[in-house]
Amino acid sequence: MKARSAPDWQAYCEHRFVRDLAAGTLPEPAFQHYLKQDYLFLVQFARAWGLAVYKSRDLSEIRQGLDSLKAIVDVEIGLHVNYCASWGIDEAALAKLTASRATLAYTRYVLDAGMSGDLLDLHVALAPCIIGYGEIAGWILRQPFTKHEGNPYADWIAMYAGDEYQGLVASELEWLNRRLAGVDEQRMDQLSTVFGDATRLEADFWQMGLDLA
Ligand SMILES: Cc1ncc(CN)c(N)n1
Repeated sequence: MKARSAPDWQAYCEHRFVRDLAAGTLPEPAFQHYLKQDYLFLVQFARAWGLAVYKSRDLSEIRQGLDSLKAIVDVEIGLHVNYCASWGIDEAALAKLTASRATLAYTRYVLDAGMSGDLLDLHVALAPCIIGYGEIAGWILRQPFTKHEGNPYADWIAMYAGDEYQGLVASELEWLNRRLAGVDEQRMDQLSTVFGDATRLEADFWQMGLDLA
């Protein structure tokens, strides 16, 4: 699916927002805007994993959805809350933020893919989010222009490059590759469209941070 969406995948993973974040030159208002919107995004994505639990057919799928839901609620959102607290924004203020169009478009797209389709549709719609950030963190660590010492975004990079997040990526990849091995060409086309749409919505999310839109 990544190969079928190659230009969009690259535009997402190597977006200027990512490059500037890696170099530590991303303007703080762009990161703040992104991170506040990402808080709203993660709340909706926690719901999407709740939907994955509902759409599960057996206990192992329920556990997988539950683990991902807990990772968002216990780990990922925690990073956002800590960054925002350091800027004087508490959780109550975060919950009152207005969602940007990019946030609404992406989160509602994924929830709709899951509600109108089955568990595989939902996982494919979530894949650019989970797998993409895992790849992006690895890519950042390998770039010669990445600022490792004194980068204001080091905590963000460390979380997505860390073992806990990379472990989630590996188990998601394993599950997806196993399920996709059994689908026919027509279904693969359908799913690739969902994957490509979600990838482009991810790139729009970075752009929203740069545009402060
Ligand atoms: C928009 C977006 N995409 C992906 C992730 C990583 N789970 C995130 N936190 N935010």
